[in-house]
Amino acid sequence: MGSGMQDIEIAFQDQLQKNHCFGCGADNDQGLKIKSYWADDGTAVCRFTAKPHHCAGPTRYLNGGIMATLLDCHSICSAIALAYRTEGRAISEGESIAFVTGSMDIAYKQPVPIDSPVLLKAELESLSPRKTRVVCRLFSEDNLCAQADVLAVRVPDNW
Ligand SMILES: CCCCCCCC(=O)SCCNC(=O)CCNC(=O)[C@H](O)C(C)(C)COP(=O)(O)OP(=O)(O)OC[C@H]1O[C@@H](n2cnc3c(N)ncnc32)[C@H](O)[C@@H]1OP(=O)(O)O
Repeated sequence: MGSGMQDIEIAFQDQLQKNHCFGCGADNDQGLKIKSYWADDGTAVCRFTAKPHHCAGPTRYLNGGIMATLLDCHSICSAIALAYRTEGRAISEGESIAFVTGSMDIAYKQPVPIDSPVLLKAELESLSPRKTRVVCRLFSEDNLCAQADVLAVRVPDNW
């Protein structure tokens, strides 16, 4: 982020219209409501603090499905943000851009303590106008705990 008032950041999700997604929808009151932002190095980042009921079998660890949702939603929202940026538009300015998850491969490398915030870091590569590859890493206390390889596919905005 550069300097200046115009750079005050608004999360990608708070710029998207009518999104009821469980993981990333600002319009889903029972959802996780993740918030994603550009980082200085061109990656997109998201910080999330779990609630106790997001646990795995042992209550001290984060549930793997919740981790998958975090990785998925942060990746797809970041792919959408990249597409707007590539087209030189602010998010939701003009014709809306939608992407969905075509595929996602996850490696769960270490259990995630539920009581520490997690950091998600997404690296994006536009493969074609319709396809974006996202490598998204989930860290807890600087430890790489999971990694996802996501194919985001552009769909019509009425998907
Ligand atoms: C607003 C924020 C929303 C956030 C959402 C959060 C993430 C989500 O939960 S989305 C919900 C989960 N995802 C879904 O339900 C998707 C269901 N699948 C679909 O709708 C379709 O299969 C869809 C859209 C992925 C692709 O359909 P279609 O448009 O017919 O694809 P098609 O033209 O065959 O493929 C487009 C390209 O993607 C590739 N592709 C599509 N699916 C895959 C896949 N699973 N694996 C690899 N490549 C794929 C194709 O090979 C093709 O590549 P190329 O252009 O190089 O030939």
